[in-house]
Amino acid sequence: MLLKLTWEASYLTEAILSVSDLRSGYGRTVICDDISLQVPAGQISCIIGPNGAGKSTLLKTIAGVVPAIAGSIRVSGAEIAGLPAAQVAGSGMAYVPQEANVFRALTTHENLAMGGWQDESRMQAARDRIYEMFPDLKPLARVPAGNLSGGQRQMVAFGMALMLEPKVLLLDEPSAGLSPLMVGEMFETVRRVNAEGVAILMVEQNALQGLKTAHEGIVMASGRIAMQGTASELLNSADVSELYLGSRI
Ligand SMILES: Nc1ncnc2c1ncn2[C@@H]1O[C@H](COP(=O)(O)OP(=O)(O)OP(=O)(O)O)[C@@H](O)[C@H]1O
Repeated sequence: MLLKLTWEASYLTEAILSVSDLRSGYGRTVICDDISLQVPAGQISCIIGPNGAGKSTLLKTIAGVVPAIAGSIRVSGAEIAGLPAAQVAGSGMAYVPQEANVFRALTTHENLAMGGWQDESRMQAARDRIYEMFPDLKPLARVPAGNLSGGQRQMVAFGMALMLEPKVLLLDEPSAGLSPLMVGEMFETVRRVNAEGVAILMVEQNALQGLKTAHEGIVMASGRIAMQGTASELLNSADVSELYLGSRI
């Protein structure tokens, strides 16, 4: 009985994404180094840190867009470091970049179709599921993405990434460029996607809202992890509060 409980507990906290000793950069310039982090299944982790800390570079490296120089990236235990981005997409991980994350000339409906490469009937079933998850998208099905608001476009980008039913989603600054009202809705969308069982690793400039939405937090500075812990530990940290949350405790 004890064995079973222990097994169940370790299953519940299993890391869906596990990064160890990762180094990456551009050409000969190393930007991220010595990065080790884990995203447990079904949880939200939020990376915060100052401009230029290497947050987006780290996410791009995990997504396979920037090549890893050294280290390991595992999704559900399978090594993906060194695989091209297209193969990484088949590993159960999806990536929503900060910019150019939808085809502006295509409608919502067509964009969602671009997110999945299954056969027609599976693609339609996946698209119906996205409309169920984001009912606000349904009336926008025939509208070109270029004519949508920033928040609506972000929802289409999430939908595209979810078409292949990933276990983990990488989000680069999902609140960037949104109005304060839309920012709240976007974080609500992140929670909703997570409630469907999708683990999330997101980079956020909006450190307060990002950490409030997340279970775990990671602080990056100068290409390295400066601090990591539960989101509430970071929210209650005097250093984090002073440097990133815009207030002193
Ligand atoms: N394509 C690139 N080629 C060369 N250097 C780059 C490239 N993209 C980013 N960098 C450099 O890498 C460093 C980290 O940038 P990165 O965008 O990863 O930081 P960030 O923490 O996401 O910053 P921000 O919060 O401002 O978006 C910066 O010095 C940046 O100039």
